[in-house]
Amino acid sequence: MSDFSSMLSALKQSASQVQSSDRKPARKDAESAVVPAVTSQQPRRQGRNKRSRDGVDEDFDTRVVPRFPHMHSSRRPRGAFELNWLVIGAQKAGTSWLHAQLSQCNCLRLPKRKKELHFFDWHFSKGFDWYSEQFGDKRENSLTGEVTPDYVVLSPSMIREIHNCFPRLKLVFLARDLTKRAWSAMCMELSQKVTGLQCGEFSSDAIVPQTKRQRLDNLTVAQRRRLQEQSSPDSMPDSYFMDRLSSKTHLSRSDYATHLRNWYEVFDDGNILLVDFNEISKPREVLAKIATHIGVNKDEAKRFVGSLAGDEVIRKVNAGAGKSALSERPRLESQITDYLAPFRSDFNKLLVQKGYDFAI
Ligand SMILES: Nc1ncnc2c1ncn2[C@@H]1O[C@H](COP(=O)(O)OS(=O)(=O)O)[C@@H](OP(=O)(O)O)[C@H]1O
Repeated sequence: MSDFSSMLSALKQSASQVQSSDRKPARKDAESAVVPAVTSQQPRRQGRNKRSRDGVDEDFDTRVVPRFPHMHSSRRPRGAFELNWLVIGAQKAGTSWLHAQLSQCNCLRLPKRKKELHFFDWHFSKGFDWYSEQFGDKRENSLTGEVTPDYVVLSPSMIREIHNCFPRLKLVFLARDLTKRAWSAMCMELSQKVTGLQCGEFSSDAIVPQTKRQRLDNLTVAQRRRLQEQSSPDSMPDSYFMDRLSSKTHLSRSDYATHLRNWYEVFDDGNILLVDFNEISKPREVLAKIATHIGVNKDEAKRFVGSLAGDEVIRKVNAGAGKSALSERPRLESQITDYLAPFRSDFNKLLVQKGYDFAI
């Protein structure tokens, strides 16, 4: 076998392992305890619990349960470290765009090196000193925060822990149409799977084995092109996507309301801002709203949005490369939409209850 064929067969094997592990029976954990009842036609929760090197889980799913519960109280921030705001989701809802814009606000202090720190799900054992070091220098009165869209699915106990440490924390959640969000997420997952990375590995250098990175770096142009063809959503049948949609990874991230209720349990309503993804089309207005919510004073917020370059602020960030439009597959689109309907109606109920005038 050529290097390329052996690599492809290893990748296919790893993809099938990911899929089959999704079908394990539901686990009774903190997360599943808060799931609303659903009918047999509706999404069901499933669990899996795969661990890799250094105790870091290899997929998103198990990260919703804190791995070091006994360390929580001893890991509270010491000294002056204060976290002021977090963007907690949703995954594939314009969070990279929001990060890019907020990074240009002089009053805000964001991570020095990358967008998502994943402290409260992956790196909590490293402690608050580590977390604090990830941010840039503190300017006077700057407000510290970061954008990790997976935080919304944190377990209730971790959310309580965050509240204990930072009771005045301001939270932002971008809510995107569930069907478009899921399609975007499944296409991203497909391309990662075919390139040999497990879900989530792409975003953390720390947990991607060096050998795997080197192997990807060393691919020839032709090999790279063939891998890209393999990861095209067009090469996958509708059943592939419906199967993936029923995995815990995608169900969990589609169930906005259940997870947000966990945050509302401990944080005041006024600390949580839910934002309609469609508002990104009026970028300056939505950015001024978000900036003032997280504590930037009105004049500064005005200065900040006024300083953003016209072309840059409307440019899509992290757009799904090579992803075909779901509207070209109307049957699949309506299947996904029907499947996610209970989550949509539950979230729309939450929006009404919290006084919002938009729906998804
Ligand atoms: N300005 C603007 N207007 C409209 N849409 C935008 C914009 N910026 C980003 N996007 C879309 O947001 C999707 C990526 O979301 P995230 O950055 O949150 O993804 S991630 O969770 O960080 O991977 C991704 O969606 P898809 O293209 O459907 O995949 C981006 O295209």
